[in-house]
Amino acid sequence: MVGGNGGEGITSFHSEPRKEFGGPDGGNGGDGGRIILKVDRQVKTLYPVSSRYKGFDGEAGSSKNCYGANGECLYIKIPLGTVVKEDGEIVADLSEDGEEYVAAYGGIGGKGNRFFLNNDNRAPTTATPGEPGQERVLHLELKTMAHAGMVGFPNAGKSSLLRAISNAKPAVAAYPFTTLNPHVGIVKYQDYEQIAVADVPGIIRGAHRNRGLGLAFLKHVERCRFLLFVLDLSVAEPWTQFQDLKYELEQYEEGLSQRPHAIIGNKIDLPQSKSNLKLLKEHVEQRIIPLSALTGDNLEELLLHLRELYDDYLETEKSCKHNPIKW
Ligand SMILES: Nc1nc2c(ncn2[C@@H]2O[C@H](COP(=O)(O)OP(=O)(O)OP(=O)(O)O)[C@@H](O)[C@H]2O)c(=O)[nH]1
Ligand SMILES: [Mg+2]
Repeated sequence: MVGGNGGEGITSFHSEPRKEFGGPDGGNGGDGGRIILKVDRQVKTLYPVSSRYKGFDGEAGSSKNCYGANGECLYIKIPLGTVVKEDGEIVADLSEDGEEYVAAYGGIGGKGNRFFLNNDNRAPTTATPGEPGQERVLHLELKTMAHAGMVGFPNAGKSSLLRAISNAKPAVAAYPFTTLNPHVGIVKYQDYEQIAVADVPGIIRGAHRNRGLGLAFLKHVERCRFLLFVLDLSVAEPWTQFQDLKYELEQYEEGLSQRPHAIIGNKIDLPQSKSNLKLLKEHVEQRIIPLSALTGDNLEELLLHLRELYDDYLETEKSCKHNPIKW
């Protein structure tokens, strides 16, 4: 990243036949524009970010003490959760929408003749050139929370499921909001591939308006590449859970509920669950994976599907790398 150069102050040196334009009254050059990294929630990857940027230069000053215009700021949109490193050190961790970080300052504009005007020198012939913009090499990384994020109402069995499929040991209890902070567990496959799954606090209606653990929870979901909707099949009309969860995600961020996902019907071991599953299938057209985090029933189907989601994600990443969007 190179900030814009400062504009030139103007010189009073004017050889014939050039028209005098500076004289003792030349204005300062404008400062070079800054390059600013700005978090935009709509931006999901770092691929659109180019490898080199040059800020806008400031304009030269002109006669009649007219200052040159400052170079405009160059904004680079980056995704939420971008970490900026310089020489291996973290210099910024951008986790708020709209947050800004100055990646390079522009050079200071040169001083025009007017600047050097004083009682002893009524017709200064001095002016200084603009300074070059700041030059920095920054490394941008997207801090992903986990590959998969579990989304479900409190008590749906998210933590139990994470315990069942990974090495993580989050607390499990028969009351809502047992989980207050996200836990990330690693699911290991025989070919040594590892998938990170996050168990995030339970969502409730109105979460997008910050009810319950609301926004803090939704922020975690946003940092996951794909989602696992965990529904409690032992509760009547489980499809309303799915609708409500999707609604909350969508209210928080348009398109969030459309991320690649799997739908899990948990607690299939309980008496009402089988009939509820049948009804759920009538209301939701997508594939549903019924299982029991408690007894371990049908966990294999989930593990296979999780792997498919992960492999698809890797494919998409690869194709994005080959076709980066140029700004
Ligand atoms: N019968 C049965 N009970 C389950 C199953 N999965 C979880 N439970 C029980 O449901 C209750 C809630 O489980 P948790 O894993 O703590 O639920 P959670 O979704 O993490 O809840 P929060 O952290 O509050 O959002 C516990 O009493 C679990 O033992 C299951 O498959 N079958
Ligand atoms: Mg929990």
